[in-house]
Amino acid sequence: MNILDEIAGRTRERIQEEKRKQSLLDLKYRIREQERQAPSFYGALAAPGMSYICELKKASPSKGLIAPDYPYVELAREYEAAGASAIFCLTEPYYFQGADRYLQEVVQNVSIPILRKDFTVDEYMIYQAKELGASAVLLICAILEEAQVREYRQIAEELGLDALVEAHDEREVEMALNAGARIVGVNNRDLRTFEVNMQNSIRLRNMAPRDVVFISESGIKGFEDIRVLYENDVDAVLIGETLMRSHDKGEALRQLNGGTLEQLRLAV
Ligand SMILES: O=P(O)(O)OC[C@@H](O)[C@@H](O)c1c[nH]c2ccccc12
Repeated sequence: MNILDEIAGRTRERIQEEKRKQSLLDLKYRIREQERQAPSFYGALAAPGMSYICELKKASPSKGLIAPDYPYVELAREYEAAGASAIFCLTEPYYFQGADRYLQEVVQNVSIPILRKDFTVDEYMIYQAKELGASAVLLICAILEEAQVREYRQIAEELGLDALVEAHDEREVEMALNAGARIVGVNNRDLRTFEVNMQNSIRLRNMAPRDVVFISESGIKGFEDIRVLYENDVDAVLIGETLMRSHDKGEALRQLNGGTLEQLRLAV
C-alpha cells in the first residue's frame, strides 16, 4: 500500500470518530448559524501575475519534522505581510501534525483566503472546513473517483467554498476537468514515491483552459523555478518547506520573486 492510500484510510477512521462526536446533521445545523463569508480563494489566485500560496506545515511524511517550533498564527501573519495571496493550512494530525484549531485561529488572524489542507475522503470534511472558516478545500484525484470529485466540488460550491483539485498526471488532470474543476493544482511531488519533478506541472499546464486557475505545487526552491513556471502560464505556486525553513518570510518571498517585488508582480 502506498503512503497516500495509507493516509486516506487513516483519515476515514478519524472522520468516523469525529462523526460520532458530532453528526453531519448537527454540523449542517451549526453552519447555518454561521454568518461569516470567507474571502474568495479563486479570486485571490486569478489576479494577474504570479500568485504565491504559502503553506503552514509542521511536519510531513517525506521530510519528517520541519518546524519543531510552530507559531502558526505568527507565521500566517508573516506570510500575509510578505505578500502571499493565500495560505494552505495542514489539518491532518497523524502524518503532518496539523490540527483543525490551527486553521480556525489562523482564519481569525489574517484576511487572505485559507485552504484547509487535508485528505478529503468524506463530504463531512467539507462541512467541517466551512465551520472552521476556510475559503477552500483540497480534493486529491489519486484518492477519489471522478464522481466523488464532482460531488464534493458541488457541495463545496453550495457552501460558498472553492475546491482545489489536485492532479499528478494526464489522466488525473482530465479527471479534474471532467469533474468541473475551476482550480487545478499539479503536484510536482509524486506522493507515491516522493520524487519531485518541476516539468510535471509545465507539461500538464496546456491541458487546462486559460480560465482554469493552475497551480504548481511542491519542491519550489528558487527564482529559476518560478520564472520557468511563470513563462509557462502557471498562475500560482504553492511553497511549503522553502518558506517554513526560512527565518525572514518577506525576504524569502522577495528572493523567490527574483530579488524584487515587481518582476513577477508579487501581490503586496
Ligand atoms: O514543501 P513543498 O515541497 O514546497 O510542498 C508544498 C506542497 O505542495 C505539499 O506539501 C503538498 C502538495 N500536495 C499535498 C497534498 C497533501 C499534503 C501535502 C501536499
